[in-house]
Amino acid sequence: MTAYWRSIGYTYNKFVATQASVIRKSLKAELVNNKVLERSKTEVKIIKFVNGSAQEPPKWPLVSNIILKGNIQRLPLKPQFQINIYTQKQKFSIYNSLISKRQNTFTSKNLCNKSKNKTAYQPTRRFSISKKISTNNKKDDNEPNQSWFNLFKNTELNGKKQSFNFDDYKRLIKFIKRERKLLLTVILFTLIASGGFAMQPKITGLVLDSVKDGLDNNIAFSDIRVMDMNIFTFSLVFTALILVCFTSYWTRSYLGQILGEKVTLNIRSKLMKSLMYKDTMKFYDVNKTGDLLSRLSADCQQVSSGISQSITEVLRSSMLYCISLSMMASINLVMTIPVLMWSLLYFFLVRRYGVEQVKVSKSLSERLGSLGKIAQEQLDSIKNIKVNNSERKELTRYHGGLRNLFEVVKKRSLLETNFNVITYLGMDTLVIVSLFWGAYSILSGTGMTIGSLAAFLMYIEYCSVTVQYIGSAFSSISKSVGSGKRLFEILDDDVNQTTYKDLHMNKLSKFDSNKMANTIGTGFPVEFKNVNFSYPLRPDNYIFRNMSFKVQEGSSVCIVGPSGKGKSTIASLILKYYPLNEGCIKLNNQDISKVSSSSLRKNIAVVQQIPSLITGTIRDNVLYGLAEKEAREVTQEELEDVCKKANCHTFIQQLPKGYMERISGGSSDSNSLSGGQSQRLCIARALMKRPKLLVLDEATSALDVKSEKLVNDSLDKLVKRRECTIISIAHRLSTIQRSENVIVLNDKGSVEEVGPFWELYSDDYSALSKLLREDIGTKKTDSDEPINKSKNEPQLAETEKEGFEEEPEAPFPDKF
Ligand SMILES: Nc1ncnc2c1ncn2[C@@H]1O[C@H](COP(=O)(O)OP(=O)(O)OP(=O)(O)O)[C@@H](O)[C@H]1O
Repeated sequence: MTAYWRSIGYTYNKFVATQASVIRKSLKAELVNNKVLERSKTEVKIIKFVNGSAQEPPKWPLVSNIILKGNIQRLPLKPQFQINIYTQKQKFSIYNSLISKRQNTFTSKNLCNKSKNKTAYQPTRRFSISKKISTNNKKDDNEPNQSWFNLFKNTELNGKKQSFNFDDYKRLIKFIKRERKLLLTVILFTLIASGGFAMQPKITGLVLDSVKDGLDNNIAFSDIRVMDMNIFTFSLVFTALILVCFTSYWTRSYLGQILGEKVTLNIRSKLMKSLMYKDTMKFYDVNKTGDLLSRLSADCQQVSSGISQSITEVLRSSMLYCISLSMMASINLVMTIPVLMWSLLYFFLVRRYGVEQVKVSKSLSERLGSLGKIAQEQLDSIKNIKVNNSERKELTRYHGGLRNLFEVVKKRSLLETNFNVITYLGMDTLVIVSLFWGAYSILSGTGMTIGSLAAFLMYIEYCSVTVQYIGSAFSSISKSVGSGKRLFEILDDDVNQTTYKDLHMNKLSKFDSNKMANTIGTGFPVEFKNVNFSYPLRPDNYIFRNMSFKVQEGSSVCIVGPSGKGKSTIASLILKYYPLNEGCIKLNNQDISKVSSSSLRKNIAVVQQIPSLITGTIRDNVLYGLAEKEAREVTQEELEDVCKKANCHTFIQQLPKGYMERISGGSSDSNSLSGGQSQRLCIARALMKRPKLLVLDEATSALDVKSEKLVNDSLDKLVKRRECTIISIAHRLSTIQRSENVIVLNDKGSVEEVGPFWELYSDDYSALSKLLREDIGTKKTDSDEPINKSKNEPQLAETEKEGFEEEPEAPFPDKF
């Protein structure tokens, strides 16, 4: 290929798998280096952008999203650009050469000199690639405000290169936008307070000079005049000034804190919205709960204080500093020069310190996040730890995290101590120099008075304090930029937020639950068509290859297969938790990738193997799948009917407050119900939703035989009326045999066999029989229920006749 290097190389390690998947998905089979990409499981990859050559006109589709180290760059590649992903072998040499030439790579001279194909892309100025790309790209509000150059500037090489970026800070400032009025009020009072305080040394100096004058000229105290005012009148004016200052200071401090808290709330709410609306599970696979909690708490707090308190602090201190400096200059210009020089040197130090602070702060947040993740994992599985006597092991692990954290804390303490000591040393030196210089000036009669020297020294103190405040405000800002980067990682991962965003932008249509005109009212037909899928975390590990099957509307089908071969993944894909690599899934004859997730999920109910409940009453839990308005309209009778179907009415009645009994959220470990009870509540919740498709992922695994039979009978009735399609994922023979059809998955990630249960079961050579013998380990003779050919129909009838005392057979509610 005769193409040229056009752009950058950079490393990334965290999101490499995701990126590779996104790129491969976008370029599909047409990517020239697809094989290379398939093979490479590298930690470090180089991406280069080249312009397509005349001999090889590019024919690739646009690459819409490339995730770069947590930042999303929407990069509609122009046709002349192509992505190459280099192999492990090639990458280090390329990488090294890129790093050494990095600065040069971006100069227009370099780019133009290297370009032989003048008709192709012609950069005319520095960083023109980024310009070109951004002008071709309609700017999105959610898009990070980063040019390619900024991105390059901030490239992290194993976390070593990171700098304070004003773009990031500008982005942080946007968080305060909603509180503009409050901010302006705080600024106003800050200015009043600072102005008043700045006048105090000057006034003190004047009073001292007047007193000295009175002493020298033998004037009575009551006759002393300051600023053409009697000393008593002057003291009243001075007191009034101090009162105004303190009132303003109080107002500014109080409102400043309220502002900080409001900003924290706003940020948290924005983050939570972003977390709630993430459309796919990809983000949650990468980012674990403990870490996200740390971002929601510590990082939000840091960002808030960085942007709200620091703004007012910087403003107050800068104003006080400027007034102090000009007052000092008016007293003695020459003596002010060292103060000014020291301040300049100090600001240079602050800047350097800020860069270090960003690094340390981000690393601190990350380590705190990891520690939170470990703690969360450990507390979540406390029973598991105890049963395995692993307390010591887990403590060691936690201590490892603590040690990691301590390393960074030590670094930060050293940095802060050095900085503080340098500050004090510098300012105290200035005070001593000024004191002696001033004393010399007074005695040599150069116009300096005791009062003005006192005022000068007080102003040095002011300068010292304000410069320090500015330093610590800058440090807080730097920390907040570090924490902000972690927040942006959450906000920027919104590429898949189809639920509200794409729907509003009319990119996706609404799922039509009545599409099949002649079979309205039945369950949905489901079709998997040549589905290829690998999880974003493991893009090279294909779970499905050319997986195809159909499920008739209103039928029940059971998916069986060896463990870990993708049965639960089918449920995740139907719910659009992950995008497909290739192929399509049709539900009710609509490609689910083209419809919004929320409208799709409204019609589907899923019962997972591990039940998950919410904090609230039993009633809240059963109605959780309904919209608020629908939930309010459900009568107690309807609620009880559904609970009877799910065989949970009896145990609910036995609870002290029945349906109004409060339970905690989470799994059965934490919600004060048994596993079976929690599972039955989840089944009731699913039935309450009146789904057109019900997915049961080992949904009855925690139930005893009797309860399972009752629940299955209820589900069978649904199928009999064809009002709901049921896809069960099961290992138990009793569940498998109740399904009309069985889909057997094989080891290769596709369908091995499909057919009516009895047909497959009675054939000793069928994959199902083999699986039951070998994998599931259930023999035909030792199943939990005897099986006979006419099982489905007659047995159901028998169960109906039998009835169960505790759960009398109630007529099915109309809605089913
Ligand atoms: N979020 C994920 N990221 C990466 N790989 C995953 C993820 N979830 C599951 N897998 C992998 O996908 C494969 C299929 O998992 P799945 O849970 O669908 O299997 P299964 O057939 O339901 O297993 P079982 O019968 O044991 O419940 C497994 O190899 C698993 O390790």
